[in-house]
Amino acid sequence: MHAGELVCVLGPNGAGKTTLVRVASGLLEPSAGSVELLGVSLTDPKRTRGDVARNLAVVEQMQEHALGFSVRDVVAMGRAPHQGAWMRTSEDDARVIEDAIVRCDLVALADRPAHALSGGEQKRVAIARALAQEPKVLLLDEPGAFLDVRHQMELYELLAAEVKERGLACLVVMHDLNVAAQFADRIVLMKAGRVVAAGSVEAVMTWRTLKETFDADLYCGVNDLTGTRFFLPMRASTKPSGERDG
Ligand SMILES: Nc1ncnc2c1ncn2[C@@H]1O[C@H](COP(=O)(O)OP(=O)(O)OP(=O)(O)O)[C@@H](O)[C@H]1O
Repeated sequence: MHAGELVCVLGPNGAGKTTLVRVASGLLEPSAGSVELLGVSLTDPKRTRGDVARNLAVVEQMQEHALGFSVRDVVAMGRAPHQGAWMRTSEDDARVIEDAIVRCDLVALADRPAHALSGGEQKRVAIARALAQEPKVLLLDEPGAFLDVRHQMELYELLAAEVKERGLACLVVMHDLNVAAQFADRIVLMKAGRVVAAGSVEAVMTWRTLKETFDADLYCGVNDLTGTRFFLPMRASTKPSGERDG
């Protein structure tokens, strides 16, 4: 992944997308190969947990916030890697925390207990905590799951802005082909633990490659308003007569 790049990883259930995120974030050891963060291996003895946490944030698929913490408390936890042993919140920390709360549309919820929020709201809290971490690399596993359509689009607008304005390197595992086609700088398609194809939306999100990846027939069109590709699933009885790209 490169700075200033939004990479969307797509593939059928069980393809290995979550495994990829867990390996890339150091939660799982790779059976082969290695993971480098800013040019240094994650397993390099010189690396400390704090050093990794200052540069890499992960939003996992399932979010359950511990009892007894408000939304603001949880978002503030994202600052921990930047704080000294006394964990004192500096003015800069407070500004970053409030900024993440605003950017994730959590102002009205900031004093509520985080564990008692809806699934989508808890997801936004986890994303705000990851942003408060001010990482250089952000990995998100299905961040749009549980989000309503407005919050889903706002989330991807926010990620795209972080990528462009702050040079974040962002990898998102997702299932929504249409959202991926609108936001991704690079698409990675996975199947059975392997990368089937990787490249631009135009190069990778074709009828043939998507059929090979998902074993599903999709109508592939181009949105007149935006010029971006869109995809409609078709019933098995609707036999495609051939390539339908664009
Ligand atoms: N802890 C584990 N131990 C053994 N096998 C696992 C473990 N976690 C996942 N797997 C297997 O590895 C494969 C890839 O799983 P993974 O969760 O990475 O898929 P995914 O692409 O994220 O799927 P989904 O879209 O359903 O979330 C699956 O066959 C899964 O059953």
